[in-house]
Amino acid sequence: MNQVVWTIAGSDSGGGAGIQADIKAMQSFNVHGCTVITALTAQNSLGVEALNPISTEVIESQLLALASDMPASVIKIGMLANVQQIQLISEHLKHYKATWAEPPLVVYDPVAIASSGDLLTEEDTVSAIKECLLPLVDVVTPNTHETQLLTGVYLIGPSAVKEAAKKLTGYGAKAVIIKGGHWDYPSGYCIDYCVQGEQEYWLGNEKIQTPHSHGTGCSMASVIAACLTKQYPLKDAFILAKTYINQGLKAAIRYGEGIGPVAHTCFPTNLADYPQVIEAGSWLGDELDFDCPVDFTMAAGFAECDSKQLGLYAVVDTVDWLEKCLAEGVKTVQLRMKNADDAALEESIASAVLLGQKYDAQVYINDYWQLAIKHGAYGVHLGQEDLQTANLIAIKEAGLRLGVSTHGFYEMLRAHNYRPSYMAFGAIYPTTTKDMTGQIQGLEKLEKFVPLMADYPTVAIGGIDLSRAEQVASTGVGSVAVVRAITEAENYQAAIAKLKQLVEGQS
Ligand SMILES: Cc1ncc(COP(=O)(O)OP(=O)(O)O)c(N)n1
Ligand SMILES: Cc1nc(C(=O)O)sc1CCOP(=O)(O)O
Ligand SMILES: [Mg+2]
Repeated sequence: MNQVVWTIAGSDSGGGAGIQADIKAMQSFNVHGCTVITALTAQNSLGVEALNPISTEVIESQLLALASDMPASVIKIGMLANVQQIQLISEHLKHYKATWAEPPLVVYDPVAIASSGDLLTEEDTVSAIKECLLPLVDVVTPNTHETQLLTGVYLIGPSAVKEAAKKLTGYGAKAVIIKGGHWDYPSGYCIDYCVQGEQEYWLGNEKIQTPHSHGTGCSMASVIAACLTKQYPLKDAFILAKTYINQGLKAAIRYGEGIGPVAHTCFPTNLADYPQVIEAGSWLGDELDFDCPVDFTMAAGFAECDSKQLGLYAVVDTVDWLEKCLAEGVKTVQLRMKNADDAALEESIASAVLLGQKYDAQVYINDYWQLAIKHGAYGVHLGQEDLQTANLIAIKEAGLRLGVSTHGFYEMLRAHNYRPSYMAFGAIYPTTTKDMTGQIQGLEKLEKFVPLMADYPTVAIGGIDLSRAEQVASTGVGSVAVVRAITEAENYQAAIAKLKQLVEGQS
């Protein structure tokens, strides 16, 4: 995908919002921002003094110039000043989506405020947005005020937020992010909501106390657009955009006499700026009345691994392979058996635990946490889907280590809620061992994950072989987990020796 993003929005002469904010936010994420200006506002930190809509002819000439030479992978839309603009832009979007070889994604951040009052209070504007624009929008990002104007739903609590989002998807938007910056529920917190198909995500953090928040809406939508351009899934774009805003609010300063702009900084690298993924069973989840699955047992803070550097980590599906790896000196191993019958499974897990003791190594059991507890394994490895169903309290009380799989920023922060014993990042490269479609992270993201989770032992997995192990290890990740690089090697002993050398620095 190309790295060009367009912003179709109004100019803010004060430099804090609109086109000016969009370009700065896009630049922070290293994508190229192009502009189509819809209105020239005369504004400063004290307010909007004038709004001068650009004619549809001039808007169209900007669109044509860009479309003929610099098509966008994502188009971000902000202030649209009248019905004619909404209609024109919708026509062009429809054409791009129907004819471009790579149809663009559309992120729409509705802008309500104008000098004369409210752009979204005029009946015909709202109707045009609903009828022409929203059916073409992939992600719409209203704040609470804009949500209320577009849907008529007054956001008195989490169920009203969901109801409003449902209305917006009913108008045709594929995904909705409702920003809770103006919403004080629970008191002192800023909660945002995202729904995409069947999936929904809530993020929250304590409100950052600053008056200087001008341009947060435009900037957040622009970061979402930039991250989508870089192929982040929406849930990760949502996390990064909220974090970027938190970071910018903390660094914001005043330039005029009134409200200063949110600061534009860089890709967020400080864990303290990241929001919490809100889940059933957490304090914020209870405040928001989340339904807890039956039998859900929240637990956090699992036994520590003996070392922060887990080194070469062999993931294998038989006891035979487990012993071969242990005999070659691999100290971290996982028994990952799929489709075994009950008797074979229990016998294998019991044998694996004994082998771990014999070779003084750390044996993790994948999925089967009850048998892992029963036979006294060193630890268990669970996936994201297991976190709501496994008895985490039992695992913790039995003193087993807990390793958790993560695929991207959202899952990483979700896993962080449980304070596991180690954090696994995957799939770094494509793999044939398991279907990881849409979840390939690459080295660039791994380089971001590792320092953020520096308090944990970290593991990289997925498609890692002899030719890639060194560059993976150079990210600072403490362990490299492999399946085929060992089990499909021509000479597995030589492969283990070489992998150990690359990952653990031994000769
Ligand atoms: C070290 C390590 N990382 C990730 C995984 C994947 O675990 P999970 O998400 O539970 O998927 P399955 O392995 O059960 O298919 C792992 N096993 N080990
Ligand atoms: C089991 C597994 N889990 C992954 C994840 O990303 O969670 S990738 C993966 C397969 C790793 O196998 P190989 O080393 O043969 O590519
Ligand atoms: Mg599993």
